[in-house]
Amino acid sequence: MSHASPPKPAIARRSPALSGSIRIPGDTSISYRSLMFGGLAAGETRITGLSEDEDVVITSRAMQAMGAAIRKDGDTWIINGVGNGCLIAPEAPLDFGNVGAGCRLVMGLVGVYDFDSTFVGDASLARRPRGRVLDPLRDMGVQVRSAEGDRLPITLRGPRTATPITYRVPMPSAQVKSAVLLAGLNTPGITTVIEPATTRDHTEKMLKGFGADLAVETDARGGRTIRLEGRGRLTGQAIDVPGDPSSTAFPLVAALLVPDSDVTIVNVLMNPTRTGLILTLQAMGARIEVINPRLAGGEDVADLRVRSSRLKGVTVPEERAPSMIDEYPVLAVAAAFAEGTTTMLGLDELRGKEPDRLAAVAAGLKLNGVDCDEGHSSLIVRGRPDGKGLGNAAGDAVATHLDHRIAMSFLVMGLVSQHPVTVDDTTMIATRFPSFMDLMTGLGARIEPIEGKAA
Ligand SMILES: O=C(O)C1=C[C@@H](OP(=O)(O)O)[C@@H](O)[C@H](O)C1
Ligand SMILES: C=C(OP(=O)(O)O)C(=O)O
Repeated sequence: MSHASPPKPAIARRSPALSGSIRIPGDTSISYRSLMFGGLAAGETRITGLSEDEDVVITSRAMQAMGAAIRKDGDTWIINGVGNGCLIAPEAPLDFGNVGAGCRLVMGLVGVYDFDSTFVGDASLARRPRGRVLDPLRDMGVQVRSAEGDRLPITLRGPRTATPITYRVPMPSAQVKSAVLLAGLNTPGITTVIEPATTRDHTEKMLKGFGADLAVETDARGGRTIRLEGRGRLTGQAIDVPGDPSSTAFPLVAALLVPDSDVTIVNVLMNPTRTGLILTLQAMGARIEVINPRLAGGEDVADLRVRSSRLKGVTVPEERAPSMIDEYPVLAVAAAFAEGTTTMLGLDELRGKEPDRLAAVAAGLKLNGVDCDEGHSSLIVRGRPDGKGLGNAAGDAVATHLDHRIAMSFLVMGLVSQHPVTVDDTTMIATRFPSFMDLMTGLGARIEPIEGKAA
């Protein structure tokens, strides 16, 4: 796989107790939606707590290329949006780097406009087919020109007037749901999206906050129907972005696993569509105390006190997958140190990530001595609470495939395994979760770059 910059391997070693209080950067899903909706809405949007990783830099560049004015004043991002329906044609291709979700959402947002928009990305992004988003856009009248098999680079051109559709999302995917709804914003009439299971609901909640005419109905089996009236007025908002629960997962699991640890993580988003990992870890016996639960800007938020715990294996049901989809790699690491067997079901969606995350996790576990079985859509991990024999004494590196969550999960593993754990690259941690290394080492984690070694 080609790299924009040379890979930077790193090693994690058994660490002393982790302690301290940390604040995690803003939730990335809410961050890039804040920029998109702020860039689209008429008037001023002010955002605090925005994550400043690649997701956000890339999304803000894309929105600027389509007419939004975005600047930063101290800690506040100030956006003057174009008004719904008034994006302008980007002059150059929109480069989404390593950010799959931002790419899919912006395809929905601008794809229905009556001009060309071109999307490019890094090697990891270019490998995955975009059909799941392009199919409903085609139904709305969008013309698609792409590399073979719906791969990047892709150019979209909307019709003069897009057709509203009723779309039943074939898989639980917040990205696909959101892309169709965003396309519906510039489509006359009602766009309806039916999702089989509830996925993260930030698009619906936030669009309502910006003034969209949007209604949600939940059925008895947890599926939902969302109706959006297109071409309505969106008005700028004030948004305070809470801490990212998916980023929280790494110090949280590290604190559970490293003996005698006591770590507090403040201001974490606790939206119920995002808390599957915490539920699962609590069922495994994790001591996670939810302190000062509160409502902030329409979202549930809390502080978490995490103390090292003896974990027991559990079965994680398929229905929980959408609320913890990005957390399976680090859950698999927790399971490697739990007593007994952990069975994770319904993991089909992990195969559609950049890269196939189920295969990447299973390969990393095996390389580090973990007894596990990779099924087509399941992962079974038999844990070793004492960490004996786990890790890789020879220094063989986990293949991260440009995936920041694979890299961070295995670095967490190395903090407790008998032998160190090496990962072949951390460059994408530096762009996707830039404060990870400092936060972790500040708590006492022994993670170091390996200078001068090509993985
Ligand atoms: O909507 C979003 O912001 C996201 C949705 C999820 O993807 P899927 O919709 O493919 O499950 C998640 O994995 C991704 O990191 C962010
Ligand atoms: C899958 C993820 O993001 P993306 O799709 O944006 O690469 C993620 O953040 O775990």
